[in-house]
Amino acid sequence: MRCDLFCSVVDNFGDIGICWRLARQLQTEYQWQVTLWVDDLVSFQKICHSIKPELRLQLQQGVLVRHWTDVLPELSDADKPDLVIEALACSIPSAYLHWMAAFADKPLWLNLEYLSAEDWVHGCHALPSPHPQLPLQKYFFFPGFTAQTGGLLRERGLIDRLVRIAGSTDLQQQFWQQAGLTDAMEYQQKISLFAYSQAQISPWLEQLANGCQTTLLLVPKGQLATDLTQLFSELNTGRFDKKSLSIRVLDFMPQPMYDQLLACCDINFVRGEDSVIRAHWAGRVFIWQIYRQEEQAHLVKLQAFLDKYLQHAPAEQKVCLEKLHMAWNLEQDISTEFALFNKFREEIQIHNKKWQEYLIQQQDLASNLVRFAENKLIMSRNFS
Ligand SMILES: Cc1cn([C@H]2C[C@H](O)[C@@H](COP(=O)(O)OP(=O)(O)O[C@H]3O[C@@H](C)[C@H](O)[C@@H](O)[C@H]3O)O2)c(=O)[nH]c1=O
Repeated sequence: MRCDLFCSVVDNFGDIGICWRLARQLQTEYQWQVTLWVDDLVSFQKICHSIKPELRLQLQQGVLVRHWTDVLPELSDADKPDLVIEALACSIPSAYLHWMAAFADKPLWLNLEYLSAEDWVHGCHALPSPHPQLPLQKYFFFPGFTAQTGGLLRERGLIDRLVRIAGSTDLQQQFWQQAGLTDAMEYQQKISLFAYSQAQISPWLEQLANGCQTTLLLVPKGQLATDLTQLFSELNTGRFDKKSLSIRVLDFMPQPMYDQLLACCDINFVRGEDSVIRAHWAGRVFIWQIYRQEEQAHLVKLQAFLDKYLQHAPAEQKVCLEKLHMAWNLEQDISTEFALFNKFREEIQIHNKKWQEYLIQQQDLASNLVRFAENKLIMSRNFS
């Protein structure tokens, strides 16, 4: 199978994060030949350090990466893929669509949508949509948390690898060494903090500084790290210490290493669409800041997620997690909610394990996508 996967980096790292993960999985687990078209190689390089932004074409971990610019390369019949994936609301160039439409045996065209826990997704997943002018039709493919959706990205063997790390001090020590955080094991709790801006973060940091446990707080470079540097100028050096709290600013890690970080931390603050799912697989407790949308549409999506995630959680934990998530997403002070969350941490961890077990009973996104594509292609070839 040959697949062209189109990715436009709108902002942040979710678009490329998801596409890169999917591309590698299709290649390594299904031996598909994947060409990943990406319009921003500089962002890509942050999560895959070997990317060379100046190259038009490069092979990375078995995936052909093509810099997607306004000028389309010459395409011949030999370049025809079996499947074209238009990821996360990007638009395939019209010249490319005309090229696809000219084949008698047309490639299958999928629109990989954004993640949502809302129930309307069930009715839209896998629906066809004819192109208004060209003899082409695309299918909507929705990721999601239920068996009526396309599922979630989850590589083969991932959970076992993460469970091994989470259960082994030796592996954790190795990870911290590799990450250049040689003193990490000395801290009683480690928190990864990947979030958008947080206007009222100071009281919570103060709470951690005055806590009876020592805390290592790890913040990747970006807006939040810049905001924290405004609060604590010492962070310019990459480190700020106050009583029980030590804050470190980290360079972005390659994706597999970020997975390990999540498995080695006690609490993970995650954001957007991809890191939140990685936090699920890492099995530690997490707090999610959803990507903001106009007219607060994201809060509806957040509530839909919380409803599913907490459906079988004990009432007190449900209230605690809902309040904490709402406060964090509204950029309010979370210190009261966080104190309660810490009190329930073990129980929440147990609940998360059950939620994870429910999710891993379902097929993952790549296998659903492969099955869907193969069935559709077999059907269309039998009929033509
Ligand atoms: C912090 C860190 C992240 N990552 C990866 C994990 C993810 O693949 C990616 C971050 O993506 P997300 O978690 O989705 O958060 P994000 O905020 O960067 O991306 C967002 O982009 C918007 C355009 C989308 O619409 C949002 O839904 C969202 O996906 O970066 C690393 O590989 N190394 C790191 O050190």
